[in-house]
Amino acid sequence: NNVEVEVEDKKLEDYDIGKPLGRGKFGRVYLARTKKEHFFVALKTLFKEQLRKDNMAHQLRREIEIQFRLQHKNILRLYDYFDDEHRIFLVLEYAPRGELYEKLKKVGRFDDMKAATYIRQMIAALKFCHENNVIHRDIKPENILLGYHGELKISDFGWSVHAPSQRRNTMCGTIDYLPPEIVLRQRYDHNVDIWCLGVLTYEFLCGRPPFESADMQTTYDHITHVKFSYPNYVSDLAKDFISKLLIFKPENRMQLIEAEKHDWIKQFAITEDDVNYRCSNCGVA
Ligand SMILES: CC(=O)NC[C@@H]1CCN(c2c(Cl)cnc3[nH]c(-c4cn(C)nc4C)nc23)C1
Repeated sequence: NNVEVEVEDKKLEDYDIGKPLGRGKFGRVYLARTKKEHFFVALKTLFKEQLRKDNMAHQLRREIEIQFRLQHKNILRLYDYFDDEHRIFLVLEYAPRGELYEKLKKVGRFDDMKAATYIRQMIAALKFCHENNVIHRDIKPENILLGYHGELKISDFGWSVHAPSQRRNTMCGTIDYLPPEIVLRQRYDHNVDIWCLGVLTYEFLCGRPPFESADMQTTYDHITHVKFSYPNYVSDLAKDFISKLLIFKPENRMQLIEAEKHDWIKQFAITEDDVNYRCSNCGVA
């Protein structure tokens, strides 16, 4: 006899909707809670009409299939999705400590310990993406959220693709993070994320991205000539780490398995077991 497994499909009435958390690119995000389990989520609403107009339906489908499949502690989970007549709803993991971008703007720049601790988690997330043949392509502080313990969560897979690929959609937002091969519209692979890791590390330590300038053309030129300099407060180890990522030829960039063993990470990044060890020692935990 066939046992009917009743998998209850979640729908809007299963949630209490709370305050707006902010706007993603194509809709608003609300804090929400499941009525039954009182489980907090971030409910991202996207308007079908808007998606159709901006020809972004295929991009959303890719975001859903990628984020639904990639389950890692440093990648914001997509738990579920459903739709009604006018809207599509993504049930995302709620990151209680908000956007990393806000933290960076508030303090200006991070010291080696803070920056290396975040970059070590970013390396873990990117390694996992690349092992699953996914390139994120849009690594920047705006797309990073912070979990309950301040752990890093990359979100917004709207631009991620299966490697290797050729970008089709026009870019929106900043070009500061674009690697030369995308600026020059060449074929590219997972090494685009390695370049972005370099740009992200620089921005964590300096409070601004390395190629930033007043106008786009100058930024383009700085990127394609890898033209940037370090403020004098950047440590030698950090400079060595960044300069092995911001390399023009993708195949010459340091790979993630080398990056996680680099002295800058080894010396400055705090790992979970460091935290547990310290807590167990201070007698509080
Ligand atoms: C990185 C990103 O995707 N930002 C766009 C959306 C805005 C809120 N989104 C959240 C998403 Cl998708 C998930 N969790 C979040 N937590 C917060 C948040 C928490 N605090 C205290 N403040 C905020 C803000 N926001 C979210 C994502």
